[in-house]
Amino acid sequence: MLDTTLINQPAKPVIVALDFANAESTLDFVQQLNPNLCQLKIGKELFTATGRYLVEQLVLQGYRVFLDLKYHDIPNTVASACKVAADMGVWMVDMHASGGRRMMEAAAEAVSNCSQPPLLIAVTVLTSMTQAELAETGLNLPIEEVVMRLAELTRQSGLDGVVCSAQEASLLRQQLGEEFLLVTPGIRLHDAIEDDQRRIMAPKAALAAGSSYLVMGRPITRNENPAEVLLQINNGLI
Ligand SMILES: O=c1ccn([C@@H]2O[C@H](COP(=O)(O)O)[C@@H](O)[C@H]2O)c(=O)[nH]1
Repeated sequence: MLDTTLINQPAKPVIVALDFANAESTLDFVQQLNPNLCQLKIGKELFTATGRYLVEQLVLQGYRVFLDLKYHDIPNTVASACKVAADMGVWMVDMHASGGRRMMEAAAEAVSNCSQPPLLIAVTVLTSMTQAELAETGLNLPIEEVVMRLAELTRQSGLDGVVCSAQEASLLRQQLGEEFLLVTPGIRLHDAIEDDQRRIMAPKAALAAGSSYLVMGRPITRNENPAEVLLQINNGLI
């Protein structure tokens, strides 16, 4: 049964990345949370394992769900996929900005007539990437410049925001204004535990730099008390 009391509550700063292998362990974990604490993200691993079933379960529980499948394909394919995502009731969907203007415009057009269009955002440069790794792909420009160019292209294409590192948030906030969403993974409670992330920042600093939403997986899902960490972030303590 859809919990309609939660639908009009303002979104919280954290989007918890549910990087689990199956529905059972995900639902076990989610029992420790509630939709007033955070939003949820379903990415490639969990979606591949569970498909739309789990997305719809979590939407029915009253959660805003970010479907993080990072679409990157020809315009028609991405637009059609975004429409299906909208039908599932997701709150946010993403694609790679490097798919280009026509791809992003087609996606925006495809969801524009939906009764509840999801927020559409585009990944700039993955937060796991370093300057040297970006250069290996043939892009010999400073990361901030690539992120800025892709963010500007995303805005011009009619999307709601970008995925970037919090390290680029203050620059993008200055250039792109207050309304444009900056969704920032690579958030770490302690500098020493970066895992595979490379462009990281702490929650409080990221929000101060202009992040709209913090995407946090392991620092929450591997914590002994996930709800307590979320409360501390919501109260501006960490
Ligand atoms: O540039 C990006 C884009 C997406 N992600 C996703 O965010 C989470 C981060 O998880 P952590 O455990 O907090 O590192 C994960 O689901 C990624 O797929 C990203 O990290 N960087």
